[in-house]
Amino acid sequence: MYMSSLFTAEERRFAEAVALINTTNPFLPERVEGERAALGAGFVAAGAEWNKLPPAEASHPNHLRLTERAAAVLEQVRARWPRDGRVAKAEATNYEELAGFWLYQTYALRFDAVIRTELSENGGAGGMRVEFYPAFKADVDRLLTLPGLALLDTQPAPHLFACAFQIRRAFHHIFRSLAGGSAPMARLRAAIWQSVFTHDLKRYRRVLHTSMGDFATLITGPSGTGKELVARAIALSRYLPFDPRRGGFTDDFSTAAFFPLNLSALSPTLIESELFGHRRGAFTGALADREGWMETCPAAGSVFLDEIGDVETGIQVKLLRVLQSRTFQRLGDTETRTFKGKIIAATNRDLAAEIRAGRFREDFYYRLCSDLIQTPSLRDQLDDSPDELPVLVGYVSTRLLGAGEGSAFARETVDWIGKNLGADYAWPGNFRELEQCMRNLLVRGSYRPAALGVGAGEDWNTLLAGGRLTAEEVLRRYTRQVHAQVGTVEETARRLDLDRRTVKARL
Ligand SMILES: Nc1ncnc2c1ncn2[C@@H]1O[C@H](COP(=O)(O)OP(=O)(O)OP(=O)(O)O)[C@@H](O)[C@H]1O
Repeated sequence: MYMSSLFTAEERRFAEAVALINTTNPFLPERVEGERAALGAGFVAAGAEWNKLPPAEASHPNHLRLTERAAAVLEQVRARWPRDGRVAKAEATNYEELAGFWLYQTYALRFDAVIRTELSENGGAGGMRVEFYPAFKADVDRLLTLPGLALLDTQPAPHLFACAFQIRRAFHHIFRSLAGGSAPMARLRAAIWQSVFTHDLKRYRRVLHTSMGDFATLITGPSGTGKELVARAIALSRYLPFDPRRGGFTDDFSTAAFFPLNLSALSPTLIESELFGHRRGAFTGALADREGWMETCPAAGSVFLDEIGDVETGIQVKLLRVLQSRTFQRLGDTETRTFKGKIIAATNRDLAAEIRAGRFREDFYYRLCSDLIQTPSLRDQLDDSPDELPVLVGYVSTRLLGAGEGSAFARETVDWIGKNLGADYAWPGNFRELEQCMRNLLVRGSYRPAALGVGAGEDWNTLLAGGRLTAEEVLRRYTRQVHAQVGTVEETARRLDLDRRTVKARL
């Protein structure tokens, strides 16, 4: 018989609640409920909303309380630990979960400092020494070197360190680069988190951390809703192994890991050359051999294919090959090369319709969509939570003007929008339009919402009847009006019988 008195009933309840917290998506309300369950009467409600995080420099009082309690329980349980290691598996697992939680919380703020320094001073150049690894390793040895534990889920210290660092980076990139606290935005953050760690963090830590690059991610959503930000957040949150001998992470973790390419802006030859590289003489102007991004991108990096719905079928076939076998060739070359990174793609097109119309290959679509993320429109966010407007305006305002001046300008902006556009304004250009509106207000003191075809106080019909618009203005306004109605560049182009580039230019 195994001993079963390692934990008191109260300690076991606490450990089980912490185990749930460890695996709950931090961007879902369940996470805070887990904290409430673990702390009981000690839970601090203020500032514990699931869609808000404390500033980087501080931990929420609940986290501090949970960490303190975890330390105390770990201490007690270790004192009772049997020398022969005969411990019931469930109890050993509870102990490991508590230890994992304590380690993560204890080092979280130090990881945050590394992220800030690395991003601001080093531009993410990687290889930076992390001075506190020896302390982390000593804590891992102290907590997890117990008879009977090695048989369980216990993982080596460098891997635990790498996972904790990855979780902090994911927090940083997912939370801080995307503004907004509405339920649709919270769902988006939760979906990004899942895209990075899957829904099962334990399995991820055991095996999947090295193979997430094999899963392509497809981001869909209307124009201006932050699809590129989502792609960047996923790319910059990937697993980076820690090398204990060097005392640093093996790869870059900032800009160098993200290779974006807008497929609608380039000709097919240029796209191929940018992605796959070329051999000298492969086409006019190919003066020297060139490495493409598929080749440059390291294993921990991601190539972002923006506007994937616009790419012609010949390139779709080549990309399909990359997704299926990770192989490609430079233009004009026969040598087969290997892609090591991850593919992230985005589009605002309706790909199902594109497949029906024969413009998008079905086999390519199915390789792309193993992980699908949808970005919500600004209107959906405001419908869910009208109080979001001041929050988002405040975010943009601070970025434009800094904290002090920014808050005054934010108030003026919210007032102006209320009076001139109204609470129901559709925001057809989404977040990008909000940014544009605010820049206009800053420079000119007013904003003309082009998509409606009217400026504040002006009526499109009056302008037309009075013959006050140039032909180009009529076309531009009409294009924007149709775009506001149909939502995508492609559909607008179809309705107006124009090519996409002309529509884009008018928008
Ligand atoms: N949730 C958000 N938080 C902060 N900024 C945002 C958010 N959503 C969009 N933005 C900003 O709006 C602008 C457009 O974002 P982005 O280019 O990522 O959109 P997109 O969906 O990729 O658009 P498109 O389909 O036209 O390429 C950028 O300046 C971006 O920083």
